[in-house]
Amino acid sequence: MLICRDLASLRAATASLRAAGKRLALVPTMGALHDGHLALVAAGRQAADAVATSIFVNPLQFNANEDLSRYPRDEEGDLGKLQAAGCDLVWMPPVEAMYPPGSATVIEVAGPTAGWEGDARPGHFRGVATVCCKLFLQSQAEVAAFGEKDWQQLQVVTRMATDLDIPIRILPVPTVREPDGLAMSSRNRFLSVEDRATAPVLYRTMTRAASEIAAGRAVGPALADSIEALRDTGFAPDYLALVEAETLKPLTARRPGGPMRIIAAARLGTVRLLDNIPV
Ligand SMILES: Nc1ncnc2c1ncn2[C@@H]1O[C@H](COP(=O)(O)OP(=O)(O)OP(=O)(O)O)[C@@H](O)[C@H]1O
Ligand SMILES: CC(C)(CO)[C@@H](O)C(=O)[O-]
Ligand code: BAL
Repeated sequence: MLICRDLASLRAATASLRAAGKRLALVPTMGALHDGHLALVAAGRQAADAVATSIFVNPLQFNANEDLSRYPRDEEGDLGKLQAAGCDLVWMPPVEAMYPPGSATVIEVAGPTAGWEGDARPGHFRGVATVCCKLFLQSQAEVAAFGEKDWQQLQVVTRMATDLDIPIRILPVPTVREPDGLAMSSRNRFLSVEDRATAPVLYRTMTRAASEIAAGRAVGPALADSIEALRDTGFAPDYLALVEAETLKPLTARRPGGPMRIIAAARLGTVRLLDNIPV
């Protein structure tokens, strides 16, 4: 497994893959890898001939009040897991290589950035879109795998690649869950023992709301009851909503045609949990 820490060596490595006729899949991550990330690597291996994983904790997507400095890092553990998963190349640039002094260009996506995480984390999607655009251009991968766990991010990145005519296919990968239903996330490690026991209630509550709505219950009361149930269990919900799957526009009634999603964000102690499921 090749490890590249500067752009020149990444370009040399991807050029030799292309020269050998190999198609490259990219898996963008911020490290502290778990089985959710490894599912993206497996999906990348299925979709292409070689897989590159990027590990970069992107300062541009954290705002001033957020957890950049305490974001979990585990370089040694990550490299061991990637090697075992059959990853071919790891791109782990230092911040100065990604954003050299004088960097002044950002990518601003409208549409699916509106609301939800866009409201909760001002500037977040500008940082995500900018770094993903750079990663796509740096790697010149043909496929990039993204987890459905970050549903709004997946829609934003797909929109950006389409709008900028970047020749890359965005490959959505289903959310990997713990046996009790909790979506895997690097931040789960910060849950207290008690909060970890409560955490799966988020998925259970969303699942119940989804089946009620699918069975014809009015959307408003189903969502309101779910938010109340989360509060009663000790969550501080930011939102729990029914949306159009691709645009993230809120729905107050079932959509006659086209996919719908329940999306939610809720704090438990200091940890903000995100999840979403289809309806
Ligand atoms: N449980 C999961 N199942 C599938 N994909 C996942 C899962 N968790 C993360 N991913 C995907 O892995 C990629 C990298 O995500 P990231 O490094 O932010 O991990 P994370 O566990 O989501 O961390 P965080 O705690 O910051 O949310 C993203 O495309 C994300 O959607
Ligand atoms: C896509 C990503 C790697 C961009 O920094 C990040 O937002 C993440 O880990 O989901
Ligand atoms: N998983 C999305 C990246 C972030 O929380 O900043």
